Amino acid sequence: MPMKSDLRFSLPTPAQCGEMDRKASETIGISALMDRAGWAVAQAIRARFAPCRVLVLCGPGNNGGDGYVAARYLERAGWSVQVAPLAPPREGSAAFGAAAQYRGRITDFAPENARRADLVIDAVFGAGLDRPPAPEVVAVLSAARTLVAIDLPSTVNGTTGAALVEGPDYRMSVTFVRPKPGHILYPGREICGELICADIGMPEVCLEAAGPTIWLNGPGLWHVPAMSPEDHKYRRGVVSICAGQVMPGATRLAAAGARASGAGLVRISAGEGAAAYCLGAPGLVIDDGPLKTLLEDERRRVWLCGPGLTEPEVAASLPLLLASERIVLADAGALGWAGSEPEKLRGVSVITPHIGEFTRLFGAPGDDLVAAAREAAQRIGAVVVLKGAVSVIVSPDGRVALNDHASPALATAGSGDTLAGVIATMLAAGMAPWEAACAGVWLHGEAGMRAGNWPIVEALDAHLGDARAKAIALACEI
Ligand SMILES: NC(=O)C1=CN([C@@H]2O[C@H](COP(=O)(O)OP(=O)(O)OC[C@H]3O[C@@H](n4cnc5c(N)ncnc54)[C@H](OP(=O)(O)O)[C@@H]3O)[C@@H](O)[C@H]2O)[C@@H](O)CC1
Ligand SMILES: [K+]
Repeated sequence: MPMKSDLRFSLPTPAQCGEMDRKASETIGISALMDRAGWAVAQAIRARFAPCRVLVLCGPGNNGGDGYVAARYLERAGWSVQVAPLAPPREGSAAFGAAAQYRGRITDFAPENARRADLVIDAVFGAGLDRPPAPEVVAVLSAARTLVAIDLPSTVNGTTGAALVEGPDYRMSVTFVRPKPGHILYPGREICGELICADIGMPEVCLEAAGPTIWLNGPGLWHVPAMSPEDHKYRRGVVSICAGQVMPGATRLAAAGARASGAGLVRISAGEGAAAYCLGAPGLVIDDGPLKTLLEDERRRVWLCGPGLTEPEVAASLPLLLASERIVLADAGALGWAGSEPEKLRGVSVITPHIGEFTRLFGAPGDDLVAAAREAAQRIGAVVVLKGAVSVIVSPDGRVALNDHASPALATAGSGDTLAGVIATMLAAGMAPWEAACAGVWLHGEAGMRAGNWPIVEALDAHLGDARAKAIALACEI
């Protein structure tokens, strides 16, 4: 498990936020937190908008309570404010107290009022949203010209990022303590607009008590080995790649990604197809012997199987690798070979499917990518890297990292082969599978960001070494 010091990477789910709130009510008290939350919302708005007519839509729970506080602070700053309650807060609740302290104007929860306002603050539902909001609520939100959400848009599932109904996009969302998974995962990420996360002084013990299991991927959550004067190629790690005879490009891209991210040695097991790999890249070692013989070398622990392989080629290699208990990363052709029987992949350490490959293996993931990837990881006992605009990296023990450190530049053919090579290098460097996968995805994303506009996939390689150096430096700073 990530350690307590890693809480800064945590992405608590709304259910875990409920736990955090319960713990907070025993210590600092919800009213104090609510006051800071509403104040943070008012400050974020004042920093980004000129004074204007504001309508605050307040629901019956604590999200509504934050809304009353924000209304009070904006009014105190001289803004023209009205509050439209959907329903009154429960008597005796913190939100009830916040509503009582707001002495300004109240109006109807109606589309025409939203239309008249310059800025509408959505404090209807936040972490407590557990079912689609009623059409009347959506109609009022949709009438707004400019929308700011407190915590979460009232249409977005904070756990999955799914839109519970079709609704409007927001200019900004102000959340507290830590972002929630729904702020990071699509489509929630897009609906939220600019995301501000305010520190409201939540005691760390409360966040710890929430027991988060989802993390935002980044250096410090894992540590990539640095260069050392005692390094030699075997210590840095050997990556072995199964090569096919028909599609050498994918294998070569994976090999290049592995080398560029710091593998000590990359060997391609090409069998009878060795001639196709011998040209160029003189630093690569090409083996033409039978796989069985190559597996006698115990230093060759980490194997990449799948990029550029046909199904018969996977059938001739993957079972042998598994039988010899190697650390195997399965991608591309290896996933196709398993078809809709993912159990055939039992024994591999990491798989790296995109959504299409994932669907063929495990069925369509539906709205909850994290739950689907978790189930898949448990089913085959391997780390699952579900690749996408936000990649989901799941360990069979339930740990999840969401990676938004990426660039659309990576959406090009061959990018997945490079990624597989990078993750294999992290495995060969001795990292545990989930950490290696998280690191590989981050480094790949960083290289994509550095590679400029519309890079060809080969251009990523030039940036992987600097990406690794940056990851090492950032992890040291933390
Ligand atoms: N964690 C933190 O650090 C802090 C969190 N804070 C804030 O607390 C917020 C969470 O508050 P919360 O737990 O009271 O939930 P909230 O979102 O107000 O909704 C609950 C109410 O809505 C109702 N309801 C739900 N869905 C519905 C629907 N579709 N249609 C109709 N009704 C629906 C539900 O009704 P019920 O299900 O009980 O019938 C209940 O009455 C959080 O988002 C943040 O803003 C800060 O104040 C302090 C620090
Ligand atoms: K909200």
